[in-house]
Amino acid sequence: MDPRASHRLSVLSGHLAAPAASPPGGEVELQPLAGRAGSGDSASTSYATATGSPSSYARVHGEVSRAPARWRRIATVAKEELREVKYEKSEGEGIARITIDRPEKRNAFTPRTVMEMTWCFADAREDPAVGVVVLRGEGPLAFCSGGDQSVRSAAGGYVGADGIPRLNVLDLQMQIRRLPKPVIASVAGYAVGGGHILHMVCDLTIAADNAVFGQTGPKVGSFDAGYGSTQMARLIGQKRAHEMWFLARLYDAQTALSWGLVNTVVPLDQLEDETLVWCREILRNSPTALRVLKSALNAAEDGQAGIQQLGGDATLLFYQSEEGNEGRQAYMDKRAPDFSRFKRLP
Ligand SMILES: CC(C)(COP(=O)(O)OP(=O)(O)OC[C@H]1O[C@@H](n2cnc3c(N)ncnc32)[C@H](O)[C@@H]1OP(=O)(O)O)[C@@H](O)C(=O)NCCC(=O)NCCSC(=O)CCC(=O)c1ccccc1C(=O)O
Repeated sequence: MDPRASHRLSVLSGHLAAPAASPPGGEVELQPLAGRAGSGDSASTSYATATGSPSSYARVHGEVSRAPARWRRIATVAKEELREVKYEKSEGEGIARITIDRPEKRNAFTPRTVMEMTWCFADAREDPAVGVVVLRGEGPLAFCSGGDQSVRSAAGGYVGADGIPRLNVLDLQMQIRRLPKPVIASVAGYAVGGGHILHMVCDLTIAADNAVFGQTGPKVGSFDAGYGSTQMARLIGQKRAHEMWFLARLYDAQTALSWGLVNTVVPLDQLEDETLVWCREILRNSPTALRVLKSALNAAEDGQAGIQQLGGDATLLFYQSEEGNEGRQAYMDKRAPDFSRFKRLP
C-alpha cells in the first residue's frame, strides 16, 4: 500500500474503531476498508481528514454497503436474444452490468458482440432507474482481447452473419462517451487491442491485479487512429502513447495505475465488490451533476460534438426552469413572454 495511505489509515483507525451513528436506513456504517490493495489514493479518499477525526460529511454519509448485489438477468434486448453478451440489472439499486461473454476467445468481439453491447447500452441509457453502467468480460482471464481476428475480412472490417464488413466498435466507443451516465470498466485479465480502447473510453477503470493492458494492432496489422490514439495520449501522455502503440508491449496493472490508465487496482477476488462500491458511491450523488460533469470532461476532446453534448445538458436544465417555461407558455398562449421577473445575475 502507498505509505501515505497506510499512514492515513493508521491515524484514522483509532478514530474509526467505534462505528459512527448510522443514518436512517441503517445500511451504512463507517469502518476502514481493511485488506484493500488499491492505488492507496482512492482507498483513503473517504477517510481523508484535516482534523484527525472523520469529517461531518463522512459522519453523515458513512461508507457504502459492500453487500452483494442481487442481479436480474435480461436475456432479450431490443427484441433480440443476447448470445454474445450478458446483460443484468441490480435489483433496486440502479446498476446495469454488461458482460462480454466469449471467454473461450478471451472475449474478443465480433460485429454481433458489438451490436449486442450497443443494444444494452441504449437500454441502460433509456432506463431512468439506471444510474451507472459497468462493462466487463466473462471470467478472470480477459476483459476483452479486441476484434475477433477470425472474422476480420480483407473487405475492410469484421464480418458477421450478414456478410457485411463492419468496424462498428467505433460507434460503440462514441455511444459510451456520450451516454449521460457514468460507465465503469471493471477489468480482469487482458484488456488488449480494441478491448484496451473500450476500457479507455469508459469514464473509470477498476483493474484487478491480474489485469494486463496494451495495444497489439501494429503486430496484427491494425490500428485505431481515433479515440484509441487521442484518448490514450490524453490519459498517459504523448511519449507513453507512442511507446504503447509503436512497441505494442503489454503492461501489468501496477504500471497502468502509475501511468494513469486506470483508477485503482484491487486483488482479483475483490474486483466485483470494489466495482459495486464505486457504483454505489456514485449512485449517492446528484445525477444531473454527474451528467453535466461527464459532458464537460469530454467536451474539449470531443470538439463540436462534445460541446453539443454539454449544450444539450444546458438546454435540458433550461427546459426545466420557470424562465424556459415562460417562453413556451407565452407562445402557446399567443402572448408576449414576460421575462421581467427573471434576474440577470452577475
Ligand atoms: C489476449 C491474449 C494476449 C491472451 O493470450 P493467452 O492467454 O495465451 O490466450 P490464447 O491462447 O492466445 O487465446 C485463447 C483463445 O482465444 C483466441 N483469441 C484470443 N484473442 C483473440 C482475438 N482477438 N481474435 C480471435 N481469437 C482470439 C485464441 O486464438 C485462442 O483460441 P484457440 O482456438 O484456443 O487457439 C492473446 O490471445 C492475444 O494476443 N490475442 C490477440 C489480441 C489481438 O491482437 N487483438 C486484435 C487487435 S486489433 C483490434 O482489436 C481492432 C479492433 C477494431 O475493431 C478496430 C478496427 C479499426 C479501428 C479501430 C478499432 C478499435 O477497436 O478501436
